[in-house]
Amino acid sequence: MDKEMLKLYFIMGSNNTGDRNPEQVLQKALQGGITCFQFREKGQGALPEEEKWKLGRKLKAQCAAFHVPFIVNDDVDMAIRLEADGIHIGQEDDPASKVKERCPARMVIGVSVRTIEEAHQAAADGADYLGVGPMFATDTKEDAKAPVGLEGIRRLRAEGITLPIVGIGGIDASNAADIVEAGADGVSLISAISLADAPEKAARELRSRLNGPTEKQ
Ligand SMILES: Cc1ncsc1CCOP(=O)(O)O
Ligand SMILES: C=C1C=NC(C(F)(F)F)=NC1=N
Ligand SMILES: [Mg+2]
Repeated sequence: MDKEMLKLYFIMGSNNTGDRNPEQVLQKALQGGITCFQFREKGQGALPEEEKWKLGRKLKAQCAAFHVPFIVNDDVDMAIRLEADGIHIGQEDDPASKVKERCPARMVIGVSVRTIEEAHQAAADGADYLGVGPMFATDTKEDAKAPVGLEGIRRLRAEGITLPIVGIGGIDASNAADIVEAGADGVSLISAISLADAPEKAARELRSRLNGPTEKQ
């Protein structure tokens, strides 16, 4: 897996956009330079199955037009049947080893982790990348646990975790660079783009913060 794809990893479901059309928000985010997208239709106000599939197909086609990987959250069947580029699973889902057996080899498998033990287990199970968080306070995920902060990433690297990592939770332009500085390969976020007045501009700003002062803009 090319860890460059994790640089600016946008996550969204239809219930993360306020009253805006999720397809329009994704289009702007793609134009603004997101490097990966995860369809996460979950929680309060999530679409019923039929609408979820319809929206998933549309969002996948939008990502394909930009050659941006399309990842599905939780739903392994949907990921396989939509021919997604990957699946993202959490601690309450089947282990990555079991999911890997069901998925075509070309699909990446991401795992949410919060502790060192979870990170080592996910690596042993064959995860391709880790979503570490929540980094900071967030009200986007209803059952988010206490934030682990930048220290959460530093500790994983100190423990010898070498898998690609994205930080997630409460990330925006003000703290995105700190996440990479702490040892992550990129940032993953929902509301900093999905609720932005101008999602394209928000994505572009985040990209410029993540390119670091040394790289040319
Ligand atoms: C899905 C998820 N997992 C940990 S925090 C979170 C929500 C991130 O949303 P936001 O970027 O709006 O804080
Ligand atoms: C709960 C989650 C934690 N991390 C990630 C990702 F950023 F993709 F790694 N996605 C999720 N849905
Ligand atoms: Mg899950």
